[in-house]
Amino acid sequence: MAETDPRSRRVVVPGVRWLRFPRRLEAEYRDYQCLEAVDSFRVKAFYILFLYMLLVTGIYALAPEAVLGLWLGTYIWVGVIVLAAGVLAQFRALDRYFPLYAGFGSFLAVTLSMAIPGFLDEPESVQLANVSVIYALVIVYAMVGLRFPVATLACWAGGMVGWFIAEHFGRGIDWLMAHRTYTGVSLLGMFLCYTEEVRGRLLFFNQSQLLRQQQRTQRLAERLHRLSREDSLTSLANRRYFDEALDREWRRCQRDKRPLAIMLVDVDRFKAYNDHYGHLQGDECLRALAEELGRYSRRGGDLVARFGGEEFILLYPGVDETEAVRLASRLCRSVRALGIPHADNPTSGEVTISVGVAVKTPADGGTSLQLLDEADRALYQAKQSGRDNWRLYEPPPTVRLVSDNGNRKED
Ligand SMILES: Nc1nc2c(ncn2[C@@H]2O[C@H](COP(=O)(O)OP(=O)(O)OP(=O)(O)O)[C@@H](O)[C@H]2O)c(=O)[nH]1
Repeated sequence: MAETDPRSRRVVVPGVRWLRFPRRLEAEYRDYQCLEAVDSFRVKAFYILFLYMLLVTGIYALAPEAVLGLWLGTYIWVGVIVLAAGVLAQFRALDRYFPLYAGFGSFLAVTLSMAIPGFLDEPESVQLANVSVIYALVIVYAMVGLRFPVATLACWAGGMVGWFIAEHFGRGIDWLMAHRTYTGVSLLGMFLCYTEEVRGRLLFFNQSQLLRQQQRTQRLAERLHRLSREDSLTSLANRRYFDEALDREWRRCQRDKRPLAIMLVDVDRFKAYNDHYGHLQGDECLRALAEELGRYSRRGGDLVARFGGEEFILLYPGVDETEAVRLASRLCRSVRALGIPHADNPTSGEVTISVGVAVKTPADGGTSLQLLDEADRALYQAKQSGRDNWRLYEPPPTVRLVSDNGNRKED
């Protein structure tokens, strides 16, 4: 509703009528406007030059021969100014100086156009020269792309200096004619330039609001996405993210014919820890362990996640059994080295972990669920054999059975 109600613009878009946004937005607008203007001037400069060529051709056809030299000699300079501005506009490094050189060029062009009539005698020539003033003003206000204050300053200052030159070095200025052309077209040009800038500012404001809204939405979406993958207590990846990663890495290792290792980590006697120190301290302990385990993600593809409760899981694509048991052993030692007191852990008096390790090469068959199951069995064995250690899952040995009729079967 607010956007469609024109009365609300005054509130929603502060400073548009006065051509001045609040400070930060104003700075952004000026940069944006400058780049837009110079971008379009890169092409327009040559179009303006073309228009000037038309004017010069007209002058050549109509001007009395006696003053032809003065005419062409002067207008060549206007052409040179436009050409110079067009060439400068091709250099991107000079983009931010566009208002400066285009404004100064406009000032010079208006000065020259305004001064010429003061050096001519014939009424026809004077009229023709005043037409060129109109040309210059229309181009500066409507085509160069200067902001309203810059265009206004360039045109009025150029007019004043041109008038000064004509008065002091030429025959003076026909004021009636000057008002009909210079003053009238200046006021019209200012009006057009002002309304164009208001329109441009509204457009810019709406675009920047839209962009800010988009950025906010994007940030929110990224945050939600991160939260949906993160465990809130430990900030490690959560179970859902782990399941996706396991599936992805399983298929990747299958394609690359590489092994995939996982380690299931369980905190020893954590119920007793909670009972003794309280649940909040238990949370603290899980956070400390998570931080330590997090250091064991070394390469892209490695993942450390909270599997649930006091269980963590580590995923290592491309890691074989030798490397996996080496990592598991280091993991147990690192947790022990943390030295978190656990009064009800009879073996060490400190928090320890048990680790179940399983390694499979997906290209040899099986599923990722089997891999998980094997890690779980290995963890069970680690617990059974006294905790604070690791076990690698070993498939049960193949037993050869011989049936009554003498055929061999494999189990
Ligand atoms: N503080 C805290 N405790 C948790 C959290 N999640 C699970 N637990 C506790 O972890 C304990 C796990 O206990 P059990 O599964 O019996 O195992 P355990 O006592 O560690 O014994 P073993 O695994 O056999 O060494 C339970 O008491 C849970 O309440 C949690 O987020 N914070």
